[in-house]
Amino acid sequence: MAENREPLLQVKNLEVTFGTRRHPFHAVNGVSFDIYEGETFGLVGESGSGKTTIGRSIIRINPVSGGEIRYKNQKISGKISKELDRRLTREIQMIFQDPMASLNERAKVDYIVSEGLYNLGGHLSEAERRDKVDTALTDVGLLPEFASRFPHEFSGGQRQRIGIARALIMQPQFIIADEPISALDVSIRAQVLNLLSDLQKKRGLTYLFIAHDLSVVRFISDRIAVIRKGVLVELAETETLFAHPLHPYTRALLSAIPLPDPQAEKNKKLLVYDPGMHDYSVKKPEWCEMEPGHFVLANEPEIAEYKKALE
Ligand SMILES: Nc1ncnc2c1ncn2[C@@H]1O[C@H](COP(=O)(O)OP(=O)(O)OP(=O)(O)O)[C@@H](O)[C@H]1O
Repeated sequence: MAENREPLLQVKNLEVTFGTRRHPFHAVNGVSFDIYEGETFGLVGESGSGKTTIGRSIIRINPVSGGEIRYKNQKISGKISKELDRRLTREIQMIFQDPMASLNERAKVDYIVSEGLYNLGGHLSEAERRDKVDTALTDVGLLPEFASRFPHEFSGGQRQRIGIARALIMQPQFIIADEPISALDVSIRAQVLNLLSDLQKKRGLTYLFIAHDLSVVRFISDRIAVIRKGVLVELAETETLFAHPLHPYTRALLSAIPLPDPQAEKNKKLLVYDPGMHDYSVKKPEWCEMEPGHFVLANEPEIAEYKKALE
């Protein structure tokens, strides 16, 4: 069970604030979760809820305003050494939503896929580099000869495969897939999901899978966190979340019922259910030892109601 393992990635009380000091905008507000090696952790919420911001904070594009992010038990938010930075550049990769926008139109696939290797420095002969590109393209189901073509010569699904090859060539351990299929034709979405799933099995990858649609993450995730307006409102194993969605927002995402008022999230506590012990506890919302279990943000009357639902 995951409880006995060290988390690969820990997000603790993460806060990301944009805007000015006088007019701050809290895009991420005290979010905590752990991701274990080999799992797929789904992060779900409607547009603007802060999902991409969390992903970008993990790859250190967005500055973190509060809390911390740890990878392999080492702090990676804030100032880090050059050596750690190089290691993270290799080990943590991101796959982006829009394969039309995320590939450089003027570069050949060969360059696009191996660009990260140039950035890492170190010596690699031309033959070695070509060999790595061929392997990465083959691994995502593309032909090695595609290396000499330009992105516009490919379909959306093929372009997303190029994006995946670009991440894979770095031999990452942790991949953030930010809405990797939402810009694709419905007919090819399953193929790309299956590819990600197969790659995970073959390479022992760990995924943070971001989506606005619960049905997409259901297929691929072991656990799912639901985020609303920068606040994590529920976290549970996938089957549990679908069988017993507790938070009104989770239920709203699962059906077409009206969304609850986000102001109502204030002053709530975290009800934590441990399925192993079949036991409950109530913690402060910023509590961050997010081991597997079922978490839901709740006020006192809801706590009683949710406890009943869990029984
Ligand atoms: N660099 C930035 N400067 C100012 N505001 C930002 C910045 N990046 C994101 N935001 C704001 O933070 C909020 C969260 O954005 P984010 O992109 O993380 O949401 P999301 O859940 O990923 O939504 P989407 O699926 O639409 O990308 C949004 O209101 C967005 O406008």
